[in-house]
Amino acid sequence: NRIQATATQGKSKCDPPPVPYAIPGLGNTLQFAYDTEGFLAKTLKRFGRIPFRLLVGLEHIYYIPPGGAVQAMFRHARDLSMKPIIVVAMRDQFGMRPADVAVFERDGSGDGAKPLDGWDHLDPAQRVFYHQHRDLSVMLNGAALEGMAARFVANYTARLRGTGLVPGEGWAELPDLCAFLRDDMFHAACTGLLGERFFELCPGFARDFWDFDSRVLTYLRRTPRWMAPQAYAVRDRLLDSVKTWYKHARAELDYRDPSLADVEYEPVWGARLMRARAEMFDNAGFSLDGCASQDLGFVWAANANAIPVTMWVLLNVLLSQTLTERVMAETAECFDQTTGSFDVSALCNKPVLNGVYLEALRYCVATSSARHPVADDFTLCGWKIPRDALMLSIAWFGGRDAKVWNTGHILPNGTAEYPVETFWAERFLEYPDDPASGPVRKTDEAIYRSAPKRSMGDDAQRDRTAKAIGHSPALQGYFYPYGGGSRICPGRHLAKQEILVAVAIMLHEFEIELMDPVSAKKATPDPKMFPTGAIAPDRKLPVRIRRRRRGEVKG
Ligand code: HEM
Repeated sequence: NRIQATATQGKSKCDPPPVPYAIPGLGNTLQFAYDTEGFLAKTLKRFGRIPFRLLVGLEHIYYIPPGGAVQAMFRHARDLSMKPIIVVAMRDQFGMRPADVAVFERDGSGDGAKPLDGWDHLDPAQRVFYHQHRDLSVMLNGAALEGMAARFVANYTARLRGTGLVPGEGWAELPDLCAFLRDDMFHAACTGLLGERFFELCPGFARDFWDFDSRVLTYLRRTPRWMAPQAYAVRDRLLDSVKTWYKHARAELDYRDPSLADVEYEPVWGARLMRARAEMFDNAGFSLDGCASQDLGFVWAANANAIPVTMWVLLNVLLSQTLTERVMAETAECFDQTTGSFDVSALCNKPVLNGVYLEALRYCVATSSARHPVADDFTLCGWKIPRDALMLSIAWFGGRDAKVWNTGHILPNGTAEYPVETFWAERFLEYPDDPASGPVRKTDEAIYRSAPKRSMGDDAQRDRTAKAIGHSPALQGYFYPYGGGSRICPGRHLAKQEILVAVAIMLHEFEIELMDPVSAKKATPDPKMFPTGAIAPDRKLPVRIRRRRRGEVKG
């Protein structure tokens, strides 16, 4: 009742209510840091749709719940900044040194083309947020995006065809499907971004990268170096590797060379985006160490989410024989026998594969969107949020709001067929002949009580009538794995293409059998990794695998 009363007052500009805690000095710190998922789920249930305030360390965090509040946060881009959170990520996660952090600190001009009020005086070269934002939006879209996706297809196919882990003929046993997928995808994606010399220069990078990724919470909790020497040693090695690549690229090729202006990719710097970033970092005054922290951050953003999402798509396709056949059938239509490769844009329109991809995002993504008000009198849906305070929202909870999502038919015992905590490959698919289909829960409960209304016909025929619905007004504020507003993930189109292509290539190159399907079915996102982004399965997935003969799958 007290919360309800506060909510009403909220309409007249009230402070978001605090979340009670037992020990005054500690506030909500321990629960937030060590039981983030359980604690936030419980607190969201208690506070409903209103923002609430946590005391973590000595700072307040304003948690923004799914629904209208998140939508409002994404809409208010001009009044909200990501600067403080970027500084924290650069310093704590990517080991940026104080002199380079200062380059970020001195830029308060915002990320729009026009500097924020009072910031016209800043040297345009030092507008690092604006330049980064612009370069990422331009160079992860359009022709540059097409080139990156095509390179990924070529690189990933070549890696799988050349892998020594699966012999020419016959079955091989692999201890973990995720590791197999992860290593080649990472190699293919990084080569497409950083150029084909990268792994020659930095042979240990992939191994160190996933070790680093598994320790992200150690860095973000600001664990002292003496308590986690290995975690920091791994990070140091990664930063050294990126510096080695930088030094080599600088020595080999001048990024200002006018003949490179329209070249989307060359082997030394890799994608044009990497040259643009190097130039921008130099102009702004970052040191070589600073460049390395920035680009380690970029490589992490580009892989640490996309690859776990791919694991969930592939696992769930493999868990069902029918689904494997349906995905094989629709992807075969996108396979060009003459080039031996996939048509990426055709793949991106295939409903079943898209539906599984969207469900994987909903199911495993726990990315954070963080913003800070840049004005003194900022309000969000009537709630006062102080200047510079941290507003935080984690995509996971909107994706698991049982009031919003379709959970399938109601079983005779009264429970939902596919609760939000489970992976339902067809959740996002809308079939014209099935009113109970589609991702959004409909108000008329009777729809879910009656037997499925499906016309007869084979799966492939029926799938052609389906649509994968990733955007709908009812999902706004509940489905935001890529964040939202003007700071929405700039790599989302590339991510989708890589994920769909990787699954299609795996299925067409290999026959894969899960060796312990019972255990594989029980896999869940590893709770220890919450909320570090897309979360990989909590267990190893041993498989038997063998190459398909060329021409076995017809296009
Ligand atoms: C499934 C895969 C991915 C997910 C779930 C994801 C999610 C996100 C989210 C939630 C944000 C923050 C947005 C916000 O605050 O509202 C973000 C930012 C970012 N993402 Fe992604 N991302 C993915 C893949 C990628 C890829 C493939 C790239 C690059 C090739 C990329 C590059 C970035 C960058 C550079 C930022 C920071 C942008 C900025 O500073 O404004 N992401 N991503």
